[in-house]
Amino acid sequence: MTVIATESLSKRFPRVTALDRLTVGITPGVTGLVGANGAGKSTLIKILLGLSPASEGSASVLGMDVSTQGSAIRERVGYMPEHDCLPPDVSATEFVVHMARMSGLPPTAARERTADTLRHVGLYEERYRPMGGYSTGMKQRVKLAQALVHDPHLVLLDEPTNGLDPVGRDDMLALIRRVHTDFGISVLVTSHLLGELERTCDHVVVIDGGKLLRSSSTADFTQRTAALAVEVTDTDRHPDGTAALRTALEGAGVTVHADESGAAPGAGRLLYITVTEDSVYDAVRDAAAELGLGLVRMEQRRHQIAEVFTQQPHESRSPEPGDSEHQRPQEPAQVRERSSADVV
Ligand SMILES: Nc1ncnc2c1ncn2[C@@H]1O[C@H](COP(=O)(O)OP(=O)(O)OP(=O)(O)O)[C@@H](O)[C@H]1O
Repeated sequence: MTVIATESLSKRFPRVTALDRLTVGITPGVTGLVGANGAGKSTLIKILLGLSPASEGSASVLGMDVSTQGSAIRERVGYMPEHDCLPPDVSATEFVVHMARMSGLPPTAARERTADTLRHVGLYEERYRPMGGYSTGMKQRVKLAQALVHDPHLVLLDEPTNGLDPVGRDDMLALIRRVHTDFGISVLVTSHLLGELERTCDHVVVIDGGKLLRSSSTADFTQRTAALAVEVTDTDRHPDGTAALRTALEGAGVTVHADESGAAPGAGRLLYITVTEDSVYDAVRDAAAELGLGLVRMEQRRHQIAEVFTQQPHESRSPEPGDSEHQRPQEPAQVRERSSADVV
């Protein structure tokens, strides 16, 4: 069963191809849609809501055709836009009640659902204050509340963590996860931060320059590798414990690589050991014990979603005359740079 399906979907603006023959199927659960700024995420969401026509191809949401059933889709789908869209002089309660009424709820149900939804997003105490005085995190919560108030089957969240500090981001991601676990609502959430989606989503779709780069379950993205990461302490006898362990293991016939990328915190102290058989774990433990080194870390390494950008060749769209800086799709490397601190 798919909640969203697109078939060779394209959207061309006069100077930019925002979506380029995108074919993807999204199943129930929490799905992340990741891509650099300009990759085509917001354009896809607008087409899925029936707000913007595709140039070519087709798409359906909850089994309904986006080109002919836009209003029926919007009855069953919640949408949290990326941009700031909250009137500063009204309270969260007034705004969310209004949005609930616009979605067709009768007055009493709209007020009750508003109170429940604002409580769910953690805004109950402040619900009568004008939103102009809200923090960015509070505003994002109101935007989430209005997307949920009419009890949709699916919500489309466009960059919900934008502008939030790390704690605010974690809170918002936990809230998004609960939208699915507590209410069974499917979620499509966009982000340019790969690490966020790795933690929150069951499935991740990566697009770049309007094209599909990869669509996989998060578990497939982050599957275990054959490498074991090991970190040891230094001692008076072995001032460079890492080097001593490496020499001992290589002497025992174990293949060892140091992490010279500098990408991970403390990377210089990590040894990556190829696990060919279970006895390698014993060899590491015994070598550290014989040298008198403390074993700080011994963990099976997992792939990180960011690696998708380093593994796959990138087909870049050539900039066209007249492209502004905003219109030009950015290289996936920029996703990697932004996300590396977040992912590791
Ligand atoms: N109405 C429009 N007219 C012309 N070009 C547009 C229009 N809307 C989007 N674009 C262009 O289409 C491309 C995709 O934009 P889109 O907003 O979908 O990207 P995005 O992945 O959501 O990035 P961001 O997070 O920065 O919004 C960009 O090059 C953008 O400049």
